[in-house]
Amino acid sequence: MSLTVENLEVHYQTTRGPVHALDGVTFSLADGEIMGLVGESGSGKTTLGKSLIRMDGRMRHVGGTVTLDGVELPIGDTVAMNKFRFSDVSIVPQYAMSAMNPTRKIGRMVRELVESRKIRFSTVRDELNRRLDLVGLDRAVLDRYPIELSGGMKQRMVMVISTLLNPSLLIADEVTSALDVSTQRAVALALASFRDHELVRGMIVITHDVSLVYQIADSITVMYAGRLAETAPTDVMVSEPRHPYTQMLISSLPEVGVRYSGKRLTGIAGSPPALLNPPPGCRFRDRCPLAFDKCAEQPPFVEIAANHKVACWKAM
Ligand SMILES: Nc1ncnc2c1ncn2[C@@H]1O[C@H](COP(=O)(O)OP(=O)(O)OP(=O)(O)O)[C@@H](O)[C@H]1O
Repeated sequence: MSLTVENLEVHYQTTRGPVHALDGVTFSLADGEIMGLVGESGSGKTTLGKSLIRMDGRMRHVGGTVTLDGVELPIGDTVAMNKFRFSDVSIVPQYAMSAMNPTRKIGRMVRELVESRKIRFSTVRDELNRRLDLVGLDRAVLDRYPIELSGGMKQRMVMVISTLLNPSLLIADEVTSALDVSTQRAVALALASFRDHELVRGMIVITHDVSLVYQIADSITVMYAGRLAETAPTDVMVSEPRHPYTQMLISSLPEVGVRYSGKRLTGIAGSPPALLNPPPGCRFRDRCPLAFDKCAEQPPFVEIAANHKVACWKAM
């Protein structure tokens, strides 16, 4: 698998004008890589995930390309993308737990989905069973209605369904956020096991939760206000973050084993700029403790070490 996203620009059409949700996003994913995509609410993570599989009616592909396994995806054309969905690129959507049809038994729903792709259910039956075993679900779930499953069971079921046709790329959007901590861990490990068993060849895990991606991701990419702020291998990002926003994000994480009775966790003061008319220059500069004159110009996203890129004048 190889994924290359170059200069991707996606807007939302609104009555007040276009919202610049993705503004020149460039990254690549290597074969077998799990990339964690983090950033605060509204930074564009879900928009990026949706752009790679199914744009909603208000989204417009304004510029840039997405190339998966050497083929440029027709991301702006929902009908043409049909051919690629589930079989080449698949998603476990945000709120996946409520995405299942409540009036269908789960087995029937899977059968209908597979047959809608012109594939005979009998040909995937054994693989379905194997994957249920892999995520720790009893095969009897196929005979149950979604309402009869717990949140974590539903989430794992959606993961099995989304990957049944062996997509090269899987996008997992906030798959653990509605779950309790121990279920979160089980779901995160199930995700990683799909990659380890080569059922998918690359994964983008979208989350607010940096500690989750720290557990399972090979690399972390940080978004800020529609742009990429930094990308690096996970251990580098955690030990040597270079963008001031990433530094603040990492330092606000609780350390495992440390008691916080005497120490207060801090957030990052202020909020990102509106994306309706984003200001020129670095979008973090109003909140940045290191901001200086040069930040009125947009910093390029440049490689400062192997596989480590950052968009900050102070980091170059
Ligand atoms: N349907 C829409 N119409 C107009 N603007 C939208 C729409 N959906 C999202 N946006 C805007 O696009 C930007 C990116 O939103 P997006 O949902 O991708 O962010 P996110 O990082 O995934 O946030 P969250 O973590 O809260 O899901 C935000 O400024 C948001 O307000």
